[in-house]
Amino acid sequence: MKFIFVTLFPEQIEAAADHSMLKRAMDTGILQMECVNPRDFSLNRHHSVDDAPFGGGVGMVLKPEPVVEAIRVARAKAPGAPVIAMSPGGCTFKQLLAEEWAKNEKGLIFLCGHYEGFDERIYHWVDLKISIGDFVLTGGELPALMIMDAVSRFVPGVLGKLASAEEDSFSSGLLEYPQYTRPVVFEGMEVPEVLRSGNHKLIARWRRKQALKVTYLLRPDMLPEELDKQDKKLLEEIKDEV
Ligand SMILES: c1cc(-c2cnc[nH]2)ccn1
Repeated sequence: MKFIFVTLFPEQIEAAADHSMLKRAMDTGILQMECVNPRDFSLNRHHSVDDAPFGGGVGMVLKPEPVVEAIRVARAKAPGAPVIAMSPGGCTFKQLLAEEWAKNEKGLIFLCGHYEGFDERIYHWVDLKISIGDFVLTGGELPALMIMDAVSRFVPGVLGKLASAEEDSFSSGLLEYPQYTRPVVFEGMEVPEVLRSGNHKLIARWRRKQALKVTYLLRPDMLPEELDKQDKKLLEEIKDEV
């Protein structure tokens, strides 16, 4: 899967992708990543890409010419890939989008802004605005990298054989059940007996109940509208226990 970043700070993007599973996936060719820098398409000898806002106000605005030219170059590198602008005013990114976008064989183009944002006319070349939350950052690179990370986990071969993004909490629609590993006792805290019982049916029931419990307590909005018979029973038990 190909990711193209339109960014004024390619070094930030390259450094972030130079670690762990993303690096291995890049080295094996499962993932490809490329940066296009609008500064390379600036129209003046100062290589400026921003200018003062019409109508006055603080800060600078990204000029349309160098950004749109960079988008055109990015589109040529990934024909048919959607152009996704990172913006606090965009649609909120969710796990379902990560799973969906991982199927996109044409790749993804991330538009990363800075300063006070983009000249509005740039959005004529943008397919979607995406936010990772209700806050403003110094730029769009970190959100784009987070989205690349979340999407990459669904690309076959990235996670390796022992893990599956489909098993993730948000993919199951609930928050994650608690995880434990050795030692059995740590600082007086013992791993739940059921997890050492070898009874896979009981373990699965315990994990589902824990996922329902943590979701019920922390993110009740994520609970399914319709619960099956087992989940209804588990939720009743949880309500009696809390
Ligand atoms: C996506 C982008 C941004 C952002 C882009 N530039 C400043 N903040 C914030 C949240 N989600």
